[in-house]
Amino acid sequence: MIENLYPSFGVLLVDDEEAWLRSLSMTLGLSGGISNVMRCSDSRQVMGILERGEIGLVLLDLNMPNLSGEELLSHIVEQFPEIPVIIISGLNQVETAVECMKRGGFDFFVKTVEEERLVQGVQRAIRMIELQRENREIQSRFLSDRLDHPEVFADIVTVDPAMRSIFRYIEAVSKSSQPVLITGESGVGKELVARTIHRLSRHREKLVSINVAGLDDNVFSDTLFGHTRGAFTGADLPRRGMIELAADGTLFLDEIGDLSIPSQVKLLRLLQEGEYFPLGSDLPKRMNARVVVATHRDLAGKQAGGQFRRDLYYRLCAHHVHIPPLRERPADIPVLLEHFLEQAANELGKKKPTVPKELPVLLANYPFPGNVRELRSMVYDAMTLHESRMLSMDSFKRAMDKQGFRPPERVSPAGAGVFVPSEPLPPLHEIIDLLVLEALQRAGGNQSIAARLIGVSQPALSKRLKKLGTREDAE
Ligand SMILES: Nc1ncnc2c1ncn2[C@@H]1O[C@H](COP(=O)(O)OP(=O)(O)OP(=O)(O)O)[C@@H](O)[C@H]1O
Repeated sequence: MIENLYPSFGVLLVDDEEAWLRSLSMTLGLSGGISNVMRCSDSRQVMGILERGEIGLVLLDLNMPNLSGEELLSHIVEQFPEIPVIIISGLNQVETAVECMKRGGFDFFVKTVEEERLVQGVQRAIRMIELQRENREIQSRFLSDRLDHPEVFADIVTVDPAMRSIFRYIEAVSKSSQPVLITGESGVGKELVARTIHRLSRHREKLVSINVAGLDDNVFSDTLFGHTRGAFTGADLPRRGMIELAADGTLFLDEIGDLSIPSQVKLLRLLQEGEYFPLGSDLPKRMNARVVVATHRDLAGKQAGGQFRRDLYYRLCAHHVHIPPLRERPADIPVLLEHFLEQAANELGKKKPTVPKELPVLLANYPFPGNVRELRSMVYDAMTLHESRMLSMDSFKRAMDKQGFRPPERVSPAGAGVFVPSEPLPPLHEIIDLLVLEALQRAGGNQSIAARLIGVSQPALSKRLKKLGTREDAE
């Protein structure tokens, strides 16, 4: 197994005392989970190491022969301003350390200080660097509109530009070790997105999902942290918690908006310290998994109302993916309809039916309170009952009826209000061209769906498009 190094960039420790370097790198690994550490005992070699581009953070002792820490700091600040430097000084050098801070040092610690504070300082610096790097990555992706791994998103069927932006954001934050919060109404595809984040991350080993809604605090702790034998009455055997089972993978906590306040406190501590205690144990264990959480609740509102801890909310939303409801991405409806029809036909061993041209229009008018899950189950219900060549709209109408939805009397793509009475009517060919282009846009460029939306055959639509192209060329 290849070791999953944390963080993704190197942390360089510089000191002439080999023994101290060894002890510090062990402490960073054991208490801070920081494993991507390099050591250098000759200050003259540091600039050469930084040239190689693997280092993101430097811990620098002030007191060294040859090139002193102070001199080295000036070189690093000048040539590698993006690399923060944490100064480690002796008790008698505090004034020099303060001077170093003025010259661009990121933080400073006295060498004899308790190790815990030093480890926390390094963790803080790592978190800041990660967020800065991710912000840069997000900016560059938004400008370029490119996906490095389009294949990972294949399960998420969409033609919506907002969803494409979400994909780019997901790619940008996928390598981070910070938590990701996924929000959106029920059935929009939050779990699907969580799986995608997992596949893209460097925590690829395992995805462990837990629905935390309705878990009381004891069950939550036992599920996540596990217990030792005899931890409580009935604990006859030790149990490994889900954090341990997730190992280097992803821990997905669904319905996080329904977590009890005492469990929220425990989750916050886990995220802050990266450590937890199995019930009945005094020995802390380290969490190596990446945490992804999801909810259909309005967490900001819950936080304002005091039902969700503010500190946990801010900790969780460092990376926030919000998936819009299906009614806000209408172009996805016909594409998803096609996708689920194909899927259902394959699973049920039936031929894919012909879709009545009114169906996409009926669906486009429906608000889909249950989002994609609702559309999927409508299609599967219809396909289960389906027998003839043409798909019946009855089961769709029944499902909408159950939700209290009344379709408009006349379902027509060209509704009232298209023409302004005071203005002359446009020529027929212009109306047809506009209709064809609108359908094509709503179908995300898919000609067969566009043809169905306006009730013509695909060859007829394609002929029209060719004509349109020739006319535009001639103009
Ligand atoms: N864009 C999509 N493409 C294909 N299938 C989708 C898409 N979005 C959602 N689905 C499907 O819809 C169903 C519901 O998705 P999912 O369980 O991810 O929703 P959710 O937001 O997690 O719901 P809940 O809040 O109720 O847990 C699943 O069968 C999923 O595969």
